[in-house]
Amino acid sequence: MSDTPGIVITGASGRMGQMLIGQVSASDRVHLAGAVERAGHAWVGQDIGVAMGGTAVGVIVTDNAAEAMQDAQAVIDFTAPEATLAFAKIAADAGVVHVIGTTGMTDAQIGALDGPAKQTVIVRAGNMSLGVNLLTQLTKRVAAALDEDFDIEVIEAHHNQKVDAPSGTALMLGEAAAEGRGVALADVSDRGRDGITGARKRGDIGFTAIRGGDIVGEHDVMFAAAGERIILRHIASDRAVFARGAIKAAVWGQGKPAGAYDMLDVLGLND
Ligand SMILES: NC(=O)C1=CN([C@@H]2O[C@H](COP(=O)(O)OP(=O)(O)OC[C@H]3O[C@@H](n4cnc5c(N)ncnc54)[C@H](O)[C@@H]3O)[C@@H](O)[C@H]2O)C=CC1
Ligand SMILES: O=C(O)C1=N[C@H](C(=O)O)C[C@H](O)C1
Repeated sequence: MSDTPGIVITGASGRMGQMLIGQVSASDRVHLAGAVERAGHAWVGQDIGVAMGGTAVGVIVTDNAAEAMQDAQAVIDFTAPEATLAFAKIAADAGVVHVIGTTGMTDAQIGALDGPAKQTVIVRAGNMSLGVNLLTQLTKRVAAALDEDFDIEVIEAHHNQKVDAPSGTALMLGEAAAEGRGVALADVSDRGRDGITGARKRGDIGFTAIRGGDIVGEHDVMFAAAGERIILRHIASDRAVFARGAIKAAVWGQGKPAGAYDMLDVLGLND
């Protein structure tokens, strides 16, 4: 058995699940220790390599997450909010690092991770790419440098199967902009304009979500004033950027004290 950290992938058949299986299997820093899908899924009981259309790799897809995590060092979880909460308890009991990419969690659901984070390392981020995490820091700086003459708008675009809006990344960027301005995002957030909305409120941070085709993930932060605009942009054209970040987080978390971390901690970008 390899002496690199063993990684369990939840939501193994999903867009990110399959990308992660491929990236973990190809990595020399980690090895694939398990693959989890929801009960009743057609892949449960099959070798993950075969289920993905290739050759057997010796890892059978299971719906028993506790069993899968028993001999692993980390679980990488890009699934859905309720599933992620359940996996957090299981990962905490097993003492494995829990890397959470799942978005669309409510504040209450995020708060419910506090308990598991007392027992194990949780790294959670709405976007695991280096580029977006750097962009959050740039957004904070630009927002701090400009006053409310500049209207801040966050515009995101994703594929037509995405179920949550605004995206987790858009919310990270909105939080960064609000932090730069020294305000709470909850007090200035303007989401879902429709109908006679009235003029834009000074100081608001607006969000717009585009859904279409196979767009992987695109985010603009616009600072618009009379006579000029600044636009900070990130385009993800390959889900591998998210998978690479998640694997980095799983390795980084080994031996760290229990607690809640994000990708800025992993990438050393916290200021
Ligand atoms: N933080 C980041 O960098 C990124 C986050 N995401 C987020 O990751 C999540 C998943 O995205 P996709 O892969 O595109 O979705 P998807 O719908 O393709 O995959 C989700 C998978 O989770 C599985 N699942 C759901 N409940 C489960 C349970 N109880 N047990 C085991 N498996 C379960 C589903 O069967 C499915 O295979 C979304 O919340 C998305 O926004 C996606 C890309 C990057
Ligand atoms: O659902 C996706 O696909 C993505 N989700 C994340 C988000 O909500 O920001 C990250 C990335 O943009 C892709």
